[in-house]
Amino acid sequence: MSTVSQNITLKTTNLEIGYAHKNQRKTIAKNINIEAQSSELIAVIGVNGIGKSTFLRSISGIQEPLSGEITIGEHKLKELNNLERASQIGLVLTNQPISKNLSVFELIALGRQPYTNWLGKLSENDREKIENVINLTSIKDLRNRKCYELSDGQLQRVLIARSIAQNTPIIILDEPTTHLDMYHKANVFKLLKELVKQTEKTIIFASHEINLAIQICDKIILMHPDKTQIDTPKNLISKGMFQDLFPKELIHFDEISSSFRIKNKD
Ligand SMILES: Nc1ncnc2c1ncn2[C@@H]1O[C@H](COP(=O)(O)OP(=O)(O)OP(=O)(O)O)[C@@H](O)[C@H]1O
Repeated sequence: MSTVSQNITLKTTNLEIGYAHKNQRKTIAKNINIEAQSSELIAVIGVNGIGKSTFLRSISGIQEPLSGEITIGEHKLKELNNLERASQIGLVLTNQPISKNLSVFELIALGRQPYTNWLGKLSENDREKIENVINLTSIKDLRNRKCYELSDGQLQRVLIARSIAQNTPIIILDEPTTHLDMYHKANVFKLLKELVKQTEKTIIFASHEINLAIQICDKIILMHPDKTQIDTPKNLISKGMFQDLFPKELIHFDEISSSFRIKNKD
């Protein structure tokens, strides 16, 4: 495999995602044609059950698409072996089992696994990279703590740090702000935004925080029942794409404030 350039792009061509059990085939979304560039923070938005996690698992290579193609830079995703994939895509899943007995440093060090020998021995270079990531994600004070001592918000930063330590051009996160309060949600969004700027990575994450995504993300992948599309928040707003995301009787999209509002009774 050739060296990956900084401008690596994740591209899907006529992608159809879903589930195939024996003879049964369940399509969750199809005709997905998206392109992601380096230095882009991209949120995947859509109602519960629309297929955000299925999409993220498919573009991560841990779930086979029903049809279509996923390309990482020059390479077809399906042609990469596990190690090659792990050097291209860092994945942070919600409720991923992690060993909370590890210290923060040790957990982040696991991100270096694609580069260490089979014993997992860290080189000087690995240690340096881990220290850089600890600085970058502002978790110096957590460095020697055990993971079971962390709050949800702190653990989320540590998991993001681990994915940065993996040093992949693409990072995929499934709902990284679940269980966080409003301040810590905004904090994680800001961290992700800073990381794409500083590291030129592509970060794609599923979120229900549409108002925050509109304010902070470079692009949004909007999953509708009949169409999945990618565009800047501004373009999606001007195309009226958020208007019919939810049933209208309770909440509506207010174009002036670029946010969803609860409808008052009268
Ligand atoms: N293993 C599976 N086999 C068959 N169908 C599944 C499987 N896992 C999920 N689904 C279905 O796929 C659809 C999409 O689920 P998915 O979890 O991707 O949606 P989501 O947008 O991430 O939802 P949420 O916002 O609630 O997390 C749902 O209808 C779900 O029931």
